[in-house]
Amino acid sequence: MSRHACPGKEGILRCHPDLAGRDLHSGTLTRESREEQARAGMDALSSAEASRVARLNEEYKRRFGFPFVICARATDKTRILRELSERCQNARAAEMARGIEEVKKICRLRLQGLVLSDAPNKL
Ligand SMILES: NC(=O)N[C@H]1NC(=O)NC1=O
Repeated sequence: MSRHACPGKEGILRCHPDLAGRDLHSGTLTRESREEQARAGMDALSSAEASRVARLNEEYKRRFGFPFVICARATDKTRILRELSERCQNARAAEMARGIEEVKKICRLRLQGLVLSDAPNKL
């Protein structure tokens, strides 16, 4: 992923649904995303928190042109809210690189889950 030119990296980041976004509330998230976001408590936000996340997600996308991405399984609601606010202030290049690193963490944990699960037909 790190070798992709910008269009590739932006495309990868744009594949990810917003945190606590409409997909989570409409039930159109993938099982993996739903579980990851729920585990971080993103499905149990107060109305004030939900409004703040929605506003910051839109601000982030408006500023960078791709969504805020974080590996929700590696963190929690409080830290996600803080990082979303803080990372809005970063430079675009820095956020593209950080987003790709977060995607790598998400992929690594998903693959570990597949390999370590006792699913009959793993791959
Ligand atoms: N926007 C975003 O980070 N979404 C992803 N993060 C995660 O851990 N699961 C997702 O759906």
